Amino acid sequence: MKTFEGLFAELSEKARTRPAGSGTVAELDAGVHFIGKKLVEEAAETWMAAEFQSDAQCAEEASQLLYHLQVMLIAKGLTLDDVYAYL
Ligand SMILES: N=c1c2ncn([C@@H]3O[C@H](COP(=O)(O)OP(=O)(O)OP(=O)(O)O)[C@@H](O)[C@H]3O)c2ncn1[C@@H]1O[C@H](COP(=O)(O)O)[C@@H](O)[C@H]1O
Repeated sequence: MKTFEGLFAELSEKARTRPAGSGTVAELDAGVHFIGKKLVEEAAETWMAAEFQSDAQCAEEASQLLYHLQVMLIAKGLTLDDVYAYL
């Protein structure tokens, strides 16, 4: 099963090697404003799923929220340690 740290390493590698067909590369190229909108969209979908949908749907939306958060961090050149420093 994929982990938070494992996904971040995978996405960082995609950003570095820029493989064709990568949605992550496309999202990084679209920029911070675009990524921010995806982040807010998935946050709202996670909230709505928590209130009105199943636990599984909530977990799925949460996974997408974490994905877009990681893409945002990579777009900004931040590492997980930069974030963990504030936990
Ligand atoms: N975990 C994810 C992931 N979660 C969400 N997403 C993206 O976020 C979108 C959210 O899906 P939704 O259908 O909810 O959103 P939507 O707004 O209806 O869809 P769109 O119209 O925006 O495409 C998906 O279409 C994906 O583009 C993800 N894209 C990639 N990953 C993982 O990231 C890794 C690298 O992916 P690539 O860069 O594409 O190779 C792989 O391990 C993938 O599994």
